[in-house]
Amino acid sequence: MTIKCIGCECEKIEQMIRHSVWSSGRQKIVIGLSGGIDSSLAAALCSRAIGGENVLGFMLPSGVTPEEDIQDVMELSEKFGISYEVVPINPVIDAFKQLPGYEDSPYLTGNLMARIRMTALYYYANKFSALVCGTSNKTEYMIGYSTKYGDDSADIQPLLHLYKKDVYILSKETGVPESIIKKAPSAGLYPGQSDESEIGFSYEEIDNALINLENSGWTPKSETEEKIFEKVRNTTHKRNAPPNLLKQE
Ligand SMILES: Nc1ncnc2c1ncn2[C@@H]1O[C@H](COP(=O)(O)OP(=O)(O)OC[C@H]2O[C@@H]([n+]3cccc(C(=O)O)c3)[C@H](O)[C@@H]2O)[C@@H](O)[C@H]1O
Ligand SMILES: Nc1ncnc2c1ncn2[C@@H]1O[C@H](COP(=O)(O)OP(=O)(O)OP(=O)(O)O)[C@@H](O)[C@H]1O
Ligand SMILES: [Mg+2]
Repeated sequence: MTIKCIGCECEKIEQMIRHSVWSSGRQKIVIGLSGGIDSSLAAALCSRAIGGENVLGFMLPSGVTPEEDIQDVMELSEKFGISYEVVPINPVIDAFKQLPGYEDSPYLTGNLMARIRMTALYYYANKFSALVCGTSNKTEYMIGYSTKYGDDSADIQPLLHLYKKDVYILSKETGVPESIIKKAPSAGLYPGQSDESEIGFSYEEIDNALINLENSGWTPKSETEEKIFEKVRNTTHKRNAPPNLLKQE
């Protein structure tokens, strides 16, 4: 999708958020705030849609969360009138370390952290009669760069149709603080993690490859497109319901 009118795009997303909350019979939204651009834009749009006082932001730091990210969450929340809380998840991670056979690798503990955060957000949604807002964008959704049943799980996904480049455009439009916009995207699951180094391509390369692939009916025309297409194929299971026989009953 190409954004033709930035203001209209924001309004369209805000309407979807308002409608989802209204039709759920709930009044509030719970969102995980990492200090990164995706959650900041999603929170800003939620605040514009239903009022900051109805948006409950949770910064859920682990031992590897940089202090600047907490500062950025505070700045964002104050700017958009979002109520926020900082709830460390270390005690929960430590409890999991008691599991027999626990192996503390960045990959295993990283995915565990993402699922602990999801569980905490659903706990707060139950408690405050709210919906959980997801922050996934089309770029990470298509290449499966997320933890299954972790950060990919939510009740509403206002950014799912936006490529990462569009996330930047709307973030500038809505007034997401500059320190957040300038930061290198990171899943923050282990020290020094960077999305672009882990994936092996810049977001610009991934967006371009995905757009070309969609336009060409998923026929790769370069080595980059070949590799991105492989990521899309290998993560199909993340975008579909689990294999089942329901339709054959
Ligand atoms: N064909 C198949 N059909 C059905 N299910 C299949 C499957 N293949 C794997 N699975 C299941 O999926 C699991 C693997 O998926 P998953 O657990 O997600 O793990 P995986 O995709 O291997 O790792 C997640 C990646 O996303 C990154 N991440 C995570 C969270 C946030 C962000 C961020 O940008 O902020 C990035 C993280 O750094 C890591 O590189 C397997 O253990 C298995 O349970
Ligand atoms: N420390 C954290 N506290 C609360 N939620 C978190 C935390 N870390 C990650 N999350 C949740 O997981 C989501 C996925 O992380 P991801 O890194 O893809 O997005 P982001 O941090 O918002 O943006 P960026 O791409 O700039 O890093 C976040 O948007 C947020 O909702
Ligand atoms: Mg991040």
